[in-house]
Amino acid sequence: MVYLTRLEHFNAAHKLYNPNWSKEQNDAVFGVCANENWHGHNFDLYITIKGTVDPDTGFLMDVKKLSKLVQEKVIKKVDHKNLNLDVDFLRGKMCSTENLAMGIWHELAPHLPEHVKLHCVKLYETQRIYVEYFGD
Ligand SMILES: Nc1nc2c(c(=O)[nH]1)N=C([C@H](O)[C@H](O)COP(=O)(O)OP(=O)(O)OP(=O)(O)O)CN2
Repeated sequence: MVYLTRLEHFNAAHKLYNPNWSKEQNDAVFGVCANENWHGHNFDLYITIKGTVDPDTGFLMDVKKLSKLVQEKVIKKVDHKNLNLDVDFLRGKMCSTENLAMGIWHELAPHLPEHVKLHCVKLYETQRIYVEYFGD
């Protein structure tokens, strides 16, 4: 088994806001990330796939093709977008890094070639905050 990782990048705006709560409760739980405080992040997205190497190419998968797939299925949907308002796979969910990483997994996994499995979605929201998701 070999693991291959591709780093992609996007930036997006969001706020942490639960519409079922009062302004005060949102403030208390989410602090500066809540209510009218829209803000942006430069996200780094590490996509790791796993499988066996094709002896003819030496590749698990051509990483340029992996990058194109991630661009098409994920980056196009989130880059320069408002995560709370614009992204279909986050609709009705809180725009946390956890939910974003899980959403990205479900957007991408069904589109990988059959011989390749998604191993990890690692998403940095800031240099100091990241989430790793390994599937259900
Ligand atoms: N479990 C989670 N906790 C928090 C999340 C999250 O997605 N999951 N997100 C946030 C905010 O989005 C917040 O904007 C994080 O950014 P920031 O405060 O800039 O983060 P840093 O800790 O890296 O920056 P400092 O300058 O060190 O505070 C909050 N919590």
